[in-house]
Amino acid sequence: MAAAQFDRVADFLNLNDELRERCKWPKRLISVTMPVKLDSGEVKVFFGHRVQHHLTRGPVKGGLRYHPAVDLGEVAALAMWMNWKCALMDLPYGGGKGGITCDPRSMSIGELERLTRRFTMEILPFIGPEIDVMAPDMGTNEQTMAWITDTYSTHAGYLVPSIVTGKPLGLQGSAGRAQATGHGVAFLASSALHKNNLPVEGASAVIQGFGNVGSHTAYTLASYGVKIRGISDVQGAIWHDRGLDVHALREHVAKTGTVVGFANAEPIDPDQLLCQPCDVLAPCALDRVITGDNAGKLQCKILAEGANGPTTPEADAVLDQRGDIHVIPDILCNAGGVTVSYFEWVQNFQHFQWTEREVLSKLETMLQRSFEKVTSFAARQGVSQRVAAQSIAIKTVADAKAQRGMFP
Ligand SMILES: NC(=O)C1=CN([C@@H]2O[C@H](COP(=O)(O)OP(=O)(O)OC[C@H]3O[C@@H](n4cnc5c(N)ncnc54)[C@H](OP(=O)(O)O)[C@@H]3O)[C@@H](O)[C@H]2O)C=CC1
Ligand SMILES: O=C(O)CCC(=O)C(=O)O
Repeated sequence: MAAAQFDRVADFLNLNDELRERCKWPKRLISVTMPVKLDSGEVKVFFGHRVQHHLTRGPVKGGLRYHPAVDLGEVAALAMWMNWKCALMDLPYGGGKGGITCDPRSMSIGELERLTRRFTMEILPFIGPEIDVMAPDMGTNEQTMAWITDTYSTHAGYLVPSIVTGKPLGLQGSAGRAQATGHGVAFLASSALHKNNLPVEGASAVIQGFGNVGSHTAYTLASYGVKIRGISDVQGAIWHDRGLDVHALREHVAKTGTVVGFANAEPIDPDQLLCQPCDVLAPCALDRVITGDNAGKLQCKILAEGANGPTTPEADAVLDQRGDIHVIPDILCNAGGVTVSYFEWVQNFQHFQWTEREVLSKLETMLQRSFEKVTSFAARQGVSQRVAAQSIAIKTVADAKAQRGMFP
């Protein structure tokens, strides 16, 4: 998907062959195997990857994912999207992504800690605050980042907080990072509602996923007066026509580990959930969930892509043809996370802590600026929001590569 999207935009931008090749291929692909002792005493070998798409505009930045379906191809695609996301937001970074093929839900905390520390040791020569800075993604969290910080710092001999972002506050994490991605998804959904002359208060939303991104999208939208009608997780989906009480749902999930069984809601088929009438549909879990099969059935006005790669190229063709849904493409919609990661990295170098208010207000200014850039490019050039966002990003990277020149 990422390569097909790149080719389409490279054609649109008329990129010459040399820049095409330089922009398309990742700079480094690092794959490691890690023997880890399980609680049972058995030693299991895990596979992990870190793909550094490029370092042209600064250090590699991007999350680390733990999921059973992780493979090198997926990580490489996510790294390419990360590099466009950083360029679109004008962050001084290249792009990268990491992943370990594992099922974090079935592993103990001790097993996850040993796996994370071993992965950090294996890739130690390739990371650093000015080289490659990881952050949480699907299946990882601030605890994972704390273990990476500790492993790296133990090796350095002093605390190096700028080695990762998305750390706990006590280890110089940033206020606002935990909610940043979902906050940004909700903020941009409200910008898109405004842009399309639709009211925010009283609007309705459906969200796929209730992890970091989905839950904070729900809380922030609810704080704007949006009714969250439907939410799903890996175990199922729930619905309430007049809107779910998302704060009561948070407590239910804390107790049971799933949205399923929430008292004030009806169960609904998770696939059907995506096609229910709503103003905002926010896929905030998996990739490739809006497909050629269901894109024609969507009944939303705004598609806010909280997840990376939720919409397939076949679905894009259907949505372009329909023209009645404002798509906020992933590299813009979920860029709140990496933007506050950038703020965290800057604070770590300054040895200074900003307040949550400062962080979220700077975040909203930067997101709104990129939103306006993308919507006006799309209107001016008569292209989709996705092509507009990717064109701005790929041109930024291509220009930087051209400016740096060619090493003889
Ligand atoms: N964390 C971040 O800052 C950023 C994340 N993203 C992207 O957002 C997406 C979600 O990441 P994040 O929230 O961090 O991940 P989490 O691991 O915190 O949450 C993932 C959520 O997806 C749910 N899920 C998994 N499979 C399904 C399914 N088949 N149907 C419905 N829900 C499902 C999980 O359910 P359950 O709880 O039951 O396991 C969980 O609620 C990913 O694409 C990620 O790359 C993008 C930018 C930044
Ligand atoms: O915060 C970061 O550095 C990266 C977040 C991420 O992985 C993403 O935006 O997909």
